[in-house]
Amino acid sequence: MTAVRKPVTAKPTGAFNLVVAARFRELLKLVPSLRLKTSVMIVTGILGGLMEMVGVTLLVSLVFLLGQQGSPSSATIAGLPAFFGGFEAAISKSMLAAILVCAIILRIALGFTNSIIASIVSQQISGNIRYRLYSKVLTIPFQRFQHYERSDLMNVIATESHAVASAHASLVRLGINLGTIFIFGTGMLVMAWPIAVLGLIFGVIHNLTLGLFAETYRRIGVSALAAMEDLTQLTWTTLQTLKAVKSFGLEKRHETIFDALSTDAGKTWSRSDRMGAATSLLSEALTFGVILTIILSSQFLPVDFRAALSATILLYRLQPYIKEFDSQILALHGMEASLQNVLAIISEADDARQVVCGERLNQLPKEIVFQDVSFSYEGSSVPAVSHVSFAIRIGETTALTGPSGSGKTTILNMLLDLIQPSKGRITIDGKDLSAIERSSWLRLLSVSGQDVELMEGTVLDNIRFRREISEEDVRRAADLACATEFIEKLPSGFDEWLGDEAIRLSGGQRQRIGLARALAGRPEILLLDEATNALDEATEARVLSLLLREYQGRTLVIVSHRSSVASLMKQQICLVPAVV
Ligand SMILES: Nc1ncnc2c1ncn2[C@@H]1O[C@H](COP(=O)(O)OP(=O)(O)OP(=O)(O)O)[C@@H](O)[C@H]1O
Repeated sequence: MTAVRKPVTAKPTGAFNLVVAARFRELLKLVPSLRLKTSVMIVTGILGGLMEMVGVTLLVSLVFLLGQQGSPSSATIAGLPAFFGGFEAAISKSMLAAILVCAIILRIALGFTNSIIASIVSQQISGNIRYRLYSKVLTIPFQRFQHYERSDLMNVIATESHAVASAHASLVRLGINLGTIFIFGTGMLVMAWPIAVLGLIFGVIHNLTLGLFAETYRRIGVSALAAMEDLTQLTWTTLQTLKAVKSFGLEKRHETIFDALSTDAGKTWSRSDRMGAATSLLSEALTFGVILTIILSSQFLPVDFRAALSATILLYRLQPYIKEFDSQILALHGMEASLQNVLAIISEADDARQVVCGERLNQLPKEIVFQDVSFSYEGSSVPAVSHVSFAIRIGETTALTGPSGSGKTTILNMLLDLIQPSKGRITIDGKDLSAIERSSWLRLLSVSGQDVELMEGTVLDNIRFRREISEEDVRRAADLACATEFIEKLPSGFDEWLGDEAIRLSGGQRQRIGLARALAGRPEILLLDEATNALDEATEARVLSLLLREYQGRTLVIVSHRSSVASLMKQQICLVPAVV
């Protein structure tokens, strides 16, 4: 299997802040139904910021007021910061305290509402994206699926799908931060414009300085993802090939490779942590610098002391928002590789055969005809099947023979509609297979091959394979496949747990379970691709004789290299390898 998924390269993706706009558009396309919730989150977040500003300003005034010796408790407030200047004559101490408490409570309530909606939205997005990725794997053309590494797909579905939710959360936080920065900035401007100007300069320097880290963040994101993929892939292949690893005595080598990859991954993550700490330090240092500047220059600033104090506290409280604004942009840069992977899979085109309805097959056809059919796999210069013409008569037995690589499995895959001819036509009673409703065609067929894809579950689960098949039909199919004789010897019989690879079963036993699975649905057309080649001669002969009896008057297509098997079939079609 070749990985066609392009590794995300470290090419620049645009200016530091512009990445956000691009991501925002892509994300809204992915989660269009969440616009209302997204807007509510941004609005509640900004209102929370507004309440914080109100709280800070009123607190400063209250502290000043309480500090006024001998003033009556109901004294009106003279000299609230200019921002609240309009209320000067009307607000009493107790009213001020009440408004302050309300602002604090409202801020807490808004914060709580915001986190609840954020958590619901995050779950919805992750769930939605996971589902879409999983569905996409099921609906992309089989050939496209074969081009992906299965370990990569597992990684994207299980882990990287969260990147979309994280990116959405980052974008919402960016909206909230921007709104809050604007509100705080306006408040500071009204109260003490020189401090607001200093704050603005600080914000711009902060943004530009952190912008220098953006590319590094993106590269770290790419490396972290690559490291994770390498680790998953090695683990996956080790599990898949453990027998070979052990029989070649390669355990130590695999351990060493894993250790090296794991160390690399660890280094990437520590680099990311160090970058996070460095950017945070830089941000703190810049804030400290600007506050120090205000303190040192306060006596020269044309601002009322109380207003200056409120504005400075606001600036101090503003710093986390500015810091978060910039770090969310950096986080988006770090997430870009994961996002691109998710987007690449989601944007794969669906298999045309699954979206096109076609004409329903209401009765058993009489003939399947291959007319001058050729097929080339993507990226292959030699056709797998070249100008092949033959007919399979329904109700008869047919053997497909030919040397290895002559295209027998490819032909069965075309019959199963997993792939479609590159040239020529396959017709069913004269109608193009591509114009027939896929499900009504597949209902007639069943296939069993030499490698049986067993799933984690019991023998019964594996024969049923998530279909509505009665236990009676399962047992009948097992009898036909000569599988009952060994299944009943298993400690729990049909309820025996096989595990994902059924390693306790022999190759021949696995093939018989695969055969029983194909037979359980009582298909009209049974396709066997070297499905009995792991059985001993006597068992194979018994299986074939039972199948021939069962399929008398029905359609059996057998791919086999054994002439003894092929000769049992009424018709024989011999393929020759394609020449270029
Ligand atoms: N997924 C694929 N991508 C690219 N080439 C493929 C793919 N599957 C098969 N091929 C190529 O297509 C040709 C036909 O393969 P196919 O499996 O159909 O042959 P076969 O007659 O069934 O072989 P065998 O008897 O060894 O099972 C071979 O050259 C093979 O390398």
